[in-house]
Amino acid sequence: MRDLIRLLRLYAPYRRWIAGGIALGLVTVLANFGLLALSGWFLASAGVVGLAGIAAQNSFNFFTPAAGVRFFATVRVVARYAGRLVDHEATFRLLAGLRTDLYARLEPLAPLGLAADRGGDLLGRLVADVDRLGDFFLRVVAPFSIAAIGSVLMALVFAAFVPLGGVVLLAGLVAAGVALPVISLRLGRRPSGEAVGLQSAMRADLVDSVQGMAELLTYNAAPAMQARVEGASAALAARQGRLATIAGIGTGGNLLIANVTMAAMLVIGGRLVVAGRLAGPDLALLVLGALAAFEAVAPLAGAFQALGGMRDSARRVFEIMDRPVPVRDPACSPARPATLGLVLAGVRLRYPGQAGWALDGLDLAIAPGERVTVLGRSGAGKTSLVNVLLRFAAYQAGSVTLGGVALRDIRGDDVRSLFTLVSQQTQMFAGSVRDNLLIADPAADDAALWHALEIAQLADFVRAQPDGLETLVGEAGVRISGGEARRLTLARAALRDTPILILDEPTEGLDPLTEAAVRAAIAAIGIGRMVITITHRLAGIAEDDRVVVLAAGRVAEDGRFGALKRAGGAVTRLAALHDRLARL
Ligand SMILES: Nc1ncnc2c1ncn2[C@@H]1O[C@H](COP(=O)(O)OP(=O)(O)OP(=O)(O)O)[C@@H](O)[C@H]1O
Repeated sequence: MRDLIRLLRLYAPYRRWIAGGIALGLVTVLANFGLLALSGWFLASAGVVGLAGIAAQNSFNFFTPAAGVRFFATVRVVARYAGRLVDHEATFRLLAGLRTDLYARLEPLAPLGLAADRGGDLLGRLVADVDRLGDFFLRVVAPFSIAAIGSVLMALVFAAFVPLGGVVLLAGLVAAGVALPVISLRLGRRPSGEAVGLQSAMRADLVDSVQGMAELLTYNAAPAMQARVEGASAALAARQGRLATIAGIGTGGNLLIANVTMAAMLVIGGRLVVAGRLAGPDLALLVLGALAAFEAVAPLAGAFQALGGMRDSARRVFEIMDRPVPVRDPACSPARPATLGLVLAGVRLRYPGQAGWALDGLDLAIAPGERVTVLGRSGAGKTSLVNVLLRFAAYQAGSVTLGGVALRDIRGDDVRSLFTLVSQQTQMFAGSVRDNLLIADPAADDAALWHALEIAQLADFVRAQPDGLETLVGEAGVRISGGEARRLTLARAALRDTPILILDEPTEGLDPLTEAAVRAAIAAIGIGRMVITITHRLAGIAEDDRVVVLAAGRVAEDGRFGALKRAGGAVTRLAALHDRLARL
């Protein structure tokens, strides 16, 4: 319920549209009620007058009620049309606002705050759940408001004729509009909650299986995945079938209550007509008016049922919105320092929910323009160092300064504008070579793109393609080779003129020739920048290159490669292993 109240608050900026939509919906319902009640009265009166003889026929005013019927009929059509326009406008405005708001909350969570989420599930929250919440006004708020106000007004009209009639109508409307839907809601609560869960799991499985299709086919695991999706689909269909049965019973029950109320009105009004306390045509007004009144509560069964799914969707969307961001930004950044040396002193970083420190007292200073290779075994803290530098992770102790300014005092976006990161898993976007390059610099012209491709040693390859810069790389770069994709990410890096370049395993998994090309590209891109290269391997490290070895989250060795190789530590052991492997 708290989530739904919060959802209601999101509509505050659109309250005029909402009030307009509800008012028009109410006018539609009341016009329908007026149309049927007046038509009933008019037809019955005309019948009575017809039997009463020529004098009565001459004195009966046919024109006013006939004009009234036309009036109600016209108002009903116009109000329904205008109501739809206003309702949808309010819905689209909320949808646009909610989706951009959710995306804006998602962005600061990435990458660490979303590490445990499945891509398909996030997509479901961003698309299906937000869509469902967009219907909250159309399917819940408007029907409830219109039913509540309309029912009271119509019962008052009835009470003006026959007080008991007003009470019976209101009771019938409450039974059909509230009691019946509440019962069906209770019956539908479990299948509806299960359906939302199944739908989201199935979506996540489908996204996984499309993304990992090659892997599934290689391991012949596609049939198992297919069976899993089919199982979820069958379970979902079963829940939806149950919900449809409940909805059908609800609709039938609604019709039954409407007819019982009509019959009750006939009995109550009929007795008064017999007693001479009610005019005959008024009885037709009450009976047909009662039937029309139920139009106001007809959407409530659907509204109650939609409420269950909406509550689940609201919970899932707000869960993302409420997630604490891994790193809090200051309101604004100080001026960019003139020189950008990096100093880390006693940095300790522990990821949420983890017992151990990923960085445990890290001391490291890197001068502007310096080139450093960071070595370390798996889990030593190399990626954590990058996470701290790019302000993806908040460290708990120690200090990090960039050009003498505390990293914590600089907004994440401003910090990241000083860095270019080329990682092993750099994302290729489905699109052309040009699209993938323009991410780094949307204003770059063709000459700049070709220059970047030359630096990355990829220009010849792109030139040889029939479509040149428009060559499609496919989803995640599947239409080009791993080495080409790596050089394309380097070309992207070459376009981005930042003072610091971080390379995470830049040559991992490449053949020797491609590796040599990539190394040449890196050397060209790194000119004039601070370059931090993270690797497990010694290949390509020169004797006088600076090497930093991380172990258990702190610096274990720091010096020139040649000196460390002779020092008898981790680099010596790694170099010996490297030599042995090279000799094999
Ligand atoms: N997002 C995370 N959440 C929780 N713990 C994490 C997370 N990322 C890393 N860790 C933990 O922090 C420690 C350091 O990991 P880190 O990724 O920095 O190592 P690494 O040196 O980059 O390893 P590799 O060479 O395998 O990439 C490890 O114990 C790891 O399990």
